Amino acid sequence: MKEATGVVPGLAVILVGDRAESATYVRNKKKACGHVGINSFEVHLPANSSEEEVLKYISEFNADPNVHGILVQLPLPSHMNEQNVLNAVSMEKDVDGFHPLNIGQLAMRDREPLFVPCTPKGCMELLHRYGVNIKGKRAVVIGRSNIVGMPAALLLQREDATISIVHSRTSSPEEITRQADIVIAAVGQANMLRGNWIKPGAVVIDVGINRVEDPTSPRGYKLVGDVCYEEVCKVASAITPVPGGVGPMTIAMLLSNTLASAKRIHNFH
Ligand SMILES: NC(=O)C1=CN([C@@H]2O[C@H](COP(=O)(O)OP(=O)(O)OC[C@H]3O[C@@H](n4cnc5c(N)ncnc54)[C@H](OP(=O)(O)O)[C@@H]3O)[C@@H](O)[C@H]2O)C=CC1
Ligand SMILES: Nc1nc(=O)c2c([nH]1)NC[C@@H]1CN(c3ccc(C(=O)N[C@@H](CCC(=O)O)C(=O)O)cc3)C=[N+]21
Repeated sequence: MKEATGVVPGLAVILVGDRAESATYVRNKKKACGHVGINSFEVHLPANSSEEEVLKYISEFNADPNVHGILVQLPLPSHMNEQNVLNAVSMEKDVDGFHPLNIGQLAMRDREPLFVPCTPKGCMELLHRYGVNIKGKRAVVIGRSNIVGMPAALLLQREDATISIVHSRTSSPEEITRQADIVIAAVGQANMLRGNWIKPGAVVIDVGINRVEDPTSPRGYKLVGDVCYEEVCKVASAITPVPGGVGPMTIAMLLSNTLASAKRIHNFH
């Protein structure tokens, strides 16, 4: 983009606290920006910072013409009000798609949000790229969080799937899941979906990232999904691995949203 227009897209990431996973994700995002020529701006605040401090950085980035995307890494420390913080990000720079106005547009018919949340968008991109039919199919999303499950279900519905959402209070989750042509698992429970939860030939997207002990690994743990890969790969027609599946797609969608934002702000098409 720079060669053609002189504009370099910019992504600002705000990280509060020292959660090891969050630091890894932020590092990966920064590295990916470097690969594709997106400027990254990072603010790392201590866990005991005040909400006002976070809001101050957000308003600086909202006003900064070199910044086209703002991401506040979640979860925030418990003394902060996540809703206040996410509301403060300008919806024009909300590359995470977490602003209530963007989510609201996603839920409404015949409306287009400026940004779609990266992880669910990455799941849809995988379905599209692998030629999976969505229209008229039964899709089950397991998990209903604001950042993954709920927007994933909305996206599937926008593409004419018939959706069911399974959550922690659902009775007979395996029976409901077995009816699905497309399954998106975003729960946070290692290996929860067993082979007998899946209809033969179904397409399975595993969003979960769970650490389980692994004495053979130098780190002492390994990453596994919410889906028992060994069992389900024998039943499903397609399945995403963990790691190396939805995670890298999330980062790719973040870069794509940031580029789209820079183009929109500068009126390039
Ligand atoms: N690959 C990627 O890019 C990303 C991966 N993740 C991973 O995805 C997973 C989910 O993340 P996130 O959505 O943020 O998690 P949350 O903890 O916010 O949400 C989990 C959801 O799963 C539901 N749930 C929990 N236990 C069960 C159960 N036993 N049966 C059925 N439903 C259950 C909860 O139900 P209820 O609403 O009733 O509490 C909730 O809706 C995690 O492993 C996370 O690390 C997350 C973001 C990005
Ligand atoms: N504001 C905000 N936006 C997010 O998008 C957001 C967030 N907060 N908080 C946490 C979750 C989680 N998330 C991941 C991104 C990449 C990988 C990823 O690259 N995973 C690699 C493995 C990385 C590793 O080794 O740990 C893989 O699956 O192959 C994982 C998870 C984004 N999230």
